[in-house]
Amino acid sequence: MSASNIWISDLTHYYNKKQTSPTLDNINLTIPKGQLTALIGRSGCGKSTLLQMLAGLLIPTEGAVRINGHTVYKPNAKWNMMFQKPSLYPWMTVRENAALSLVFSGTYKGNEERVENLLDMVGLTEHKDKNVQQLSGGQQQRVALARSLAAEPEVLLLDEPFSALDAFTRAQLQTEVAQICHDQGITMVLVTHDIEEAVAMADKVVIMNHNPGRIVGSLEVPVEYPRDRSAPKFIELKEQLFAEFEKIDQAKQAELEQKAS
Ligand SMILES: Nc1ncnc2c1ncn2[C@@H]1O[C@H](COP(=O)(O)OP(=O)(O)OP(=O)(O)O)[C@@H](O)[C@H]1O
Repeated sequence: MSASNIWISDLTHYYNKKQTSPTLDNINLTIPKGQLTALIGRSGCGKSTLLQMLAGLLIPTEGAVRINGHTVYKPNAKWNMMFQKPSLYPWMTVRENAALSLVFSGTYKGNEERVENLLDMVGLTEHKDKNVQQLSGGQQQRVALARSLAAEPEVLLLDEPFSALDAFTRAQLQTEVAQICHDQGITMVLVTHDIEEAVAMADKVVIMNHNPGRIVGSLEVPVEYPRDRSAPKFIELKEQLFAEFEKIDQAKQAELEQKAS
């Protein structure tokens, strides 16, 4: 499977003409093939807006997103999105849900084994014939992951996909998804509020600021998978990211106070 490079160049976005400052302001970012980049920032800084632009669901007012050199202007089956809620078909079984993209593209016949293998890979071997409503939230998110992987995506866009799960399931899925997607060479972008999640999963964490939404910092996470969260390096990186985040936040607060006075 060939992964994709993503280029975001001079991207600015206004949701409407009355806005005094843009939702996203002059975003420039390159996301390398087969790597996971996390976008982290306070609520409202434009993370989901940017992700929707990578998915081709929203077109920027200025600038562009390019994937493998092609400008993104509409959704593509090779660029898959995973949301907080897995949006499965409740009347179907686990297998049927996982096979959906292949059924829709008319390629399920002959690829049944791929779906079986993916369900094994995400730990759903015993649940394949169950109705998805019989599964827990974490298991449903695993079905959504298998469904995404069945389409052999080049890019996987993750919008806070684990935030509705309990802490234990969340940590387990963070580790597994990062590992599985790396093994398959998929380029990933993760939107999160969670510093630990970013350090657990990402090769690079990009920090965004709000009003206007800008990239204001970044941190490389040069740690092998699976990552040991109790390792000194992991804790150090988490603290470093937290400190960077706090510094940026305080500067923003001071700027807002100065504007108000
Ligand atoms: N469809 C829309 N029309 C107008 N404004 C919007 C729309 N969607 C989002 N916004 C605004 O754009 C800004 C950025 O929203 P966005 O959802 O991208 O932020 P976010 O960083 O993902 O936030 P959160 O972490 O809370 O999900 C917010 O001020 C939001 O109110």
